This record gives sequence, C-alpha cells and structure tokens, in this order.
Amino acid sequence: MAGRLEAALAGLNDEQRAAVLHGVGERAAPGGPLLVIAGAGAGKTSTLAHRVAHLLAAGADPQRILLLTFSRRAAQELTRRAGLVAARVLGLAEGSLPALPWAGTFHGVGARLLRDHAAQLGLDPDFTVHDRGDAEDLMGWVRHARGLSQTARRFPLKGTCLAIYSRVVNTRLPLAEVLRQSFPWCAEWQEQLPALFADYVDAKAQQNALDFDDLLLAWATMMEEPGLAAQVSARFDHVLVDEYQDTNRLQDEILRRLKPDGRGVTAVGDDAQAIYGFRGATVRNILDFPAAFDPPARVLMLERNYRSTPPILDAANAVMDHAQERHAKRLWTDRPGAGRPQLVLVPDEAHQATWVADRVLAHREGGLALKRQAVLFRTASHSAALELELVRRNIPFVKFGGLKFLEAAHVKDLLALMRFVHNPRSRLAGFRTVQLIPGVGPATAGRLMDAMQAAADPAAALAAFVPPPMVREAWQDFARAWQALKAGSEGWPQELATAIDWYAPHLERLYEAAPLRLGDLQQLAELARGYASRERFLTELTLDPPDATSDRPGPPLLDEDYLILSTIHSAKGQEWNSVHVLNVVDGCMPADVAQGAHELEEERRLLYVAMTRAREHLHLLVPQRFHVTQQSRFGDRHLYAGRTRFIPDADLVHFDRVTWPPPPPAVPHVPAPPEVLDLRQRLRAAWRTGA
Ligand SMILES: Nc1ncnc2c1ncn2[C@@H]1O[C@H](COP(=O)(O)OP(=O)(O)OP(=O)(O)O)[C@@H](O)[C@H]1O
Repeated sequence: MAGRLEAALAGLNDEQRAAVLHGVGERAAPGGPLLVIAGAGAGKTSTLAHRVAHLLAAGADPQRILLLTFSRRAAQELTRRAGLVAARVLGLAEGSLPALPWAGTFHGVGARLLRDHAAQLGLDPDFTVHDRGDAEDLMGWVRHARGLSQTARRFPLKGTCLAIYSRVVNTRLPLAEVLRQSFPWCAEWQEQLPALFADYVDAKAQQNALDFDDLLLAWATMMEEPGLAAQVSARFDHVLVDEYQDTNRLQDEILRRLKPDGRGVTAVGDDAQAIYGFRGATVRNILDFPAAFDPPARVLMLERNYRSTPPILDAANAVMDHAQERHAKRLWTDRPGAGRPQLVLVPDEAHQATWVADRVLAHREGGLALKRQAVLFRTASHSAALELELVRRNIPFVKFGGLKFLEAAHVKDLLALMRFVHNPRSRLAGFRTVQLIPGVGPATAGRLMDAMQAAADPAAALAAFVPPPMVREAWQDFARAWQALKAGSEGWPQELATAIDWYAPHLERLYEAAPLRLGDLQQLAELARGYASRERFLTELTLDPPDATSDRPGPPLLDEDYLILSTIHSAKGQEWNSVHVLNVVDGCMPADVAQGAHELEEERRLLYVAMTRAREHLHLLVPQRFHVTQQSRFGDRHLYAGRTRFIPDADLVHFDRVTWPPPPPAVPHVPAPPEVLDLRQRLRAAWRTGA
C-alpha cells in the first residue's frame, strides 16, 4: 500500500504533501491542529480531498470523520474526490468506498445532531427549519401582534428586524453594539427590540420550528453543557473545515468546543477570499486560529497557483497588495504566460452586454466551449442587459445566485404542505396550506391552527375540524390527502406524487402558466429521490436550496453547452478558462452602500475572488454609465461611474486597456473656403444708414 500511497501523492507539491500527511498516526490516530492557508487556485480542494483519502486509507472510520463545507455541493464534490483517491491507495474498485455520512454544512450537520440529541435538549425531533422567507414572515407576525406595525415613527421592517436579530446571534455581540455598528438608523428602537425578539423566540417554540441561526445557536449551546459536549465530541476523531475564512463567531465556538485541544482538527481557507462578512462571518477566525490552541496549530501555506497565467496573477496580487491585514503570502506560478488581463472601457451597460456577447462567441470560435467561460457580477440584477442580449443571439446560459427555485410561489405551496404534514404545529406552513383551499381564509385557517396547537394529538384535531359548510367538499379532499401523507404508508419519495396530485388542480386555479409550474414540481419530485427521507429532504433543501435558473424551464441537458452567469459569491471555489467581470466601477465594486473600512476591505476581496477564477483570459468591464436599482428615497438612477478604486493608476501597468467602441475616425481636414461676405460689417451697416 505504501507504494500506492506514494503514487497517489506524486502529483502534489511539498506543502500540499505536508498538509496531507500531517499528524496521521497509527490507524489514523488524530494529531495536533493544522491550519492550511491556501491562496486562490493553490489546490486547497484537492489537498483536502487527498487528506481525507489518506485518513481513510490509514484506517480512519468514515462514520467518525466530520467534514464541514460551505455548501452541500462542495461536500459532495469533496467526498467524491476523496473516495476516488482512497480507492486508488487501497487498490479497490472506484466507488467501492462508503460515503462520508457526516459531510455537510455547519447548518445541515447541526440540524442532524439536534435531532439525534433532541430528547436530551427538550426538543421535538420533528422540528421544521424555517428559511429566511419563513423567518421574516414570522417576525412580521409577532411585530404586528405587538402593535409595532402602527407606531407613529416607523418601526424597522420585518426584514430589518430579522437581520438585526441574526447579526446579534451570529456575531455574539450585544444588541447595542450591533445597532451602533451595522444598523445605526434603528438605534432609537433599542428598548423595544429585545421584547420583540423574545416573542419571536416564543413563536418558534410554539410552532416547533427553528430558523437558520437557531441551528448554530442551539448546537453551540448544547456544547456549553459539558456532558453533552463530551458525547458529541466523542462521535468524531477528525474534524475538517473548508473555507474557514467564511465562518462566523458561533461556528468558531462550536469547533473549539468540539475539540478544545485541537486534536484531529484541520482548517483550510484563504483570508484573502473572505467575502461573507455581511452575514456575520469574521476573517479573524482564520487569523487567530493558530494561537487558539496550546500548543498552537501548525500553519502550512500553499502559495503555488496552478490555475492562472502569470499576468492574471500579477494583476490579482496587485489588488490584494493594498489590503489592510492578512496572512502574508504571494501567489506564484510557473505556468506559461499569455496576454495581460483586459480593462475594457465601454459607454454603458448595453455596450457592455454587446461586447461580452461578442467576446464569448469569439472565444468559442477559438475552440473554447461556452461552459469554460463565465460572466461574473456583484449582484444578481446586474446581468439583466446581458441576459437579454444572450437570448437575442441564442446563446444558452445558466445563471447561479439569482432567483432561488424555492422562492417560486408554487414550490413554496407544495413544500408548505409537506412541512405541515411533517410538523402539524407549524403555523406558518399550516396557514399557507389550508388557504389554498377555495373559500378558506385567514379566519378559518387561524381557527384550525389554534385547535391543532391546543390538542394533544394535532392530527385528530384536524380530522375533527368543522369547516364552513360551503367548503366542505374541498376540505374533505384535503383532509384525506393530509391524513394519507401523515400515515406515510406510501413511503418516501412516492408520497410527493400524492401531494402533487392534491395540489395540481389548485395550482391551475391559482396561477398562470400552470404547465410550466407543474414542470418545476416534477423537477422537485426528481430531486426528492436524492434524499433518504421526508425530513432530510425538507431540512436540507431549506438549508441549501438549488440556486440555478436558466433561460429555459428545467435543468439544462448535461451534454449541452451553455455559458455560466454567476454572482461572485456563488462563483466561490470554481474556475473557468475565460472570465468576464461586469461593472468594475466605483459604486458597484465597492458597492455604494459599503462605507466602513471593514466593508471596503471585503469588497476588495470580492474583486480578488472574481479575478482569480480565471485560468487564461480575464476581462474587467468598466461601463462609464450604469443603472442602479435602489430602495432609497431617490429611486432608480444612473450613475456616472469611474473605474474601481481598487485598481489605481499605478496598477494599470498590469492591464491591456481597451476602449470600445473605438472613437470615430477624425474628420479629414478640409481647407476653409474663401470669404464671400463680411457678415459683421453688413449687420453693422444696417444701423448706420441714415443715422
Ligand atoms: N499539485 C498540483 N499539480 C497540478 N495541478 C494542481 C495541483 N494542485 C491543484 N492543481 C490544480 O489547480 C487548480 C486549482 O485547484 P483547487 O480548485 O483545488 O484550488 P483551490 O485552492 O480550492 O482554489 P480557490 O480557493 O481559488 O477556489 C485545479 O485545476 C487543480 O486541478
């Protein structure tokens, strides 16, 4: 096996190798903590996959490896890659290794641990997980119930209330501090907010629901109890955390309580790519990680970039050279060089769209498939003009980070039904579901939910409920479907088809374009096959929703070629041969709402992340005029923008500058014709005659 291990690690460089081999003892006994700081494109993902593979090959129990990633997609990809390498090292057939059952996001793993330990925590294990939309609705509800929707001076809206609550939970800062730092315009409500938040917490308890933040908070709280902490900690020998730069205070606390001495802990990340501060993540976690343990964690630095050409790296490094604080590292590469990245000056967004579409097609003519090209932007709405242009030219594309599939009303309806079945005390889900029945309004829905909430057996309360006479027939249809689903006799995922059968006529009555929407529900049923149970489906889908929308209904065919459109946030961890970045102008990058020093630094890193996705071609677009949609009292407007401040004049040497369309050719010089009239003389003469 030693020979096979050597062969599997042969392609790694010295630092990557050290990271793979660090502290793996006899039968994979865990060693001291390790921090791998990996620059963009330095092979972080591949190193982590090799490390997991090495652990498995050395005899680690896959059940006892906790792998925490930023998205479920990343967890699946890492597991797959680790499985391939491990199979090679062990001399097994591909795909013969067991999956890693504990690979997932902090939120997903938190939800599972809370269900496992529900009895010890006084929780009902069938709790519903509320997504941001649900959480906002519930906050709106308690805000209204407290009379705060009718205050003389306007109380913060439900979305703002939830954002404040979430920030307090995730940053562990006192409310006053959060208001001062991030929501100064809400400071006058500091006295009222705690009572509102207390009501919000009570409402969740009554409905047997937890929101996103609760999953982390409850997990961290569970880890404060020494007995429970010891039980959870003893489940895992190795804990590996990817994208550590984007974790928040709570996640960091969880990790430390899980493994106080750091044994078996590996954290991987890049402080230069921290872009989730706006959600409460703090780059301090990665900067302070080594000293958090005694003895301190070993730090390995991966600085060799395998992705981009030297001119692209030089330009990206130049952007980061002006950053305020970071683990000092400088990426290098020995890939053969190519042209410098382009900085393209265009008059406005329409020209930007035309230029990008032209270039994309030109690259394709040059042999670069559309899939190997991406267009990145700061905010989902920034691609609107380009999308139109692409449709016009028949260039297929898939967009990531835009409208979420799960936000579509009909998808929400169906999921509400499934949640209401799973957790009959969920008032939000119940309310939405029963109002789908014609003739049932908020009053009837409220009466039903009160009855179910008060009953020891909510299912019996639903069966006994007497609706208004005119809706009796439709009601009975619903009650029958609900009871059948609750009984679960069909099993998962077939029961979703029953749910769709009940819902389909309502969908046709309620919405336009019913066949298209039904297609979405069928897609959902398809997705459902990938989940072990109703509970896992509802939870994981809420935590990590599919986020691609395309220019056609349904998922793109796998063998088809399509251009990638993505927000920069959703482009994390990916790479393409050619990358266009839209709107590289002040007011967009940095966004005009980014004011504080921390926020500006995060905006700088966002540009860096975008630039380092490119392997061979990088084009930064600078429209001189661009349109911003904003909610402020000024309404929408056009901005006359300048190139981003993150590329000052001194750094222009790293770019080829292009102005498009090129200025019109100068009109050729024509000699002036000879004078035939002295106009001034003639005008004056008109007053002189006879004066
Ligand atoms: N030792 C190596 N030899 C050759 N290629 C490598 C090596 N390590 C990584 N690569 C290649 O470098 C590219 C970047 O690797 P990977 O995606 O793992 O980087 P990363 O550090 O996760 O990037 P980022 O943080 O920017 O998303 C990939 O195409 C990968 O195959």
